[in-house]
Amino acid sequence: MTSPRTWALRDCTFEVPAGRVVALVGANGAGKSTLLGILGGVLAASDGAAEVTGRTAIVTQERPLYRHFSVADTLRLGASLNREWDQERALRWLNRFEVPLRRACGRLSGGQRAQVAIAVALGSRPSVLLLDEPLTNLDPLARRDAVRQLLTDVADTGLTVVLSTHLVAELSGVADHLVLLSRGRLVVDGDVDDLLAAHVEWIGPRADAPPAPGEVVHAQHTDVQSTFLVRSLADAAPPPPGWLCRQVPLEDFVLAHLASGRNAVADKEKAA
Ligand SMILES: Nc1ncnc2c1ncn2[C@@H]1O[C@H](COP(=O)(O)OP(=O)(O)OP(=O)(O)O)[C@@H](O)[C@H]1O
Repeated sequence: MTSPRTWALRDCTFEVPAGRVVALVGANGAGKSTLLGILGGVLAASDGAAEVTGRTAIVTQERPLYRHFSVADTLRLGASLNREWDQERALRWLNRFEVPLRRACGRLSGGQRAQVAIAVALGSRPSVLLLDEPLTNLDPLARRDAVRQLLTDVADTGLTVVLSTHLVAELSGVADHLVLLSRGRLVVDGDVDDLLAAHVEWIGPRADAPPAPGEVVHAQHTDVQSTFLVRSLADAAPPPPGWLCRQVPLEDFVLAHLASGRNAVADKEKAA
């Protein structure tokens, strides 16, 4: 929350089972960093509460590192500040991404600084790793490797990862739980497979409504074609002529919900 009049987060209640990779998605200013800060214990909620089982480690967008400390010194600092410390795990991460241990943090690239911050976070042996867009600065190959390595950690150690990201095209096969915020409100929360199974996308000739029942989450029209994302629990009937009914890809699902969340919250604010 930012002031009694401006809420950074509200109506935001959800639960995530341990050992999942949670994608936290939302437009700029949606409240992702605020939520991660509260979960990580670096921000106090002025109302409501967050409960996390086990220790958290948070990697923020700022990645505060001492400029004059070498990477190795930074790990030594991590070891002295944390009650539990896994030096081998931190070193493994840095070696994997060829981060020079003797170089001062102030002379590292943005991506390398992100890797140091992640290594320190992993060294502290968290149960829940909170990542506030730290992968954005990594090159595509390093990003893919980092994600794969994190998924291995999730499988091997039961680590839970909450990852805030704008890279929705890269979520498929990574996130198994989705939390979507719009202007500080929770608009989607659930298991990715369940969410996708409960929606279909209708594509067909320009129309005001889809050709089958269901709650329209988002509609998009050109002069000749309409696309509807529909929440539908019924088995889809065979599509009428000219219509295509398909399972929606995760990226399209997220983008449609972002757009509909923006419209719904704007309507709510107008009505208030
Ligand atoms: N220190 C602060 N003081 C006042 N308002 C703030 C502060 N930090 C964030 N906010 C406001 O709180 C809201 C949520 O911000 P937050 O940083 O959590 O969003 P975000 O989803 O992480 O955005 P982004 O994708 O741009 O990083 C925004 O309206 C923002 O302007």
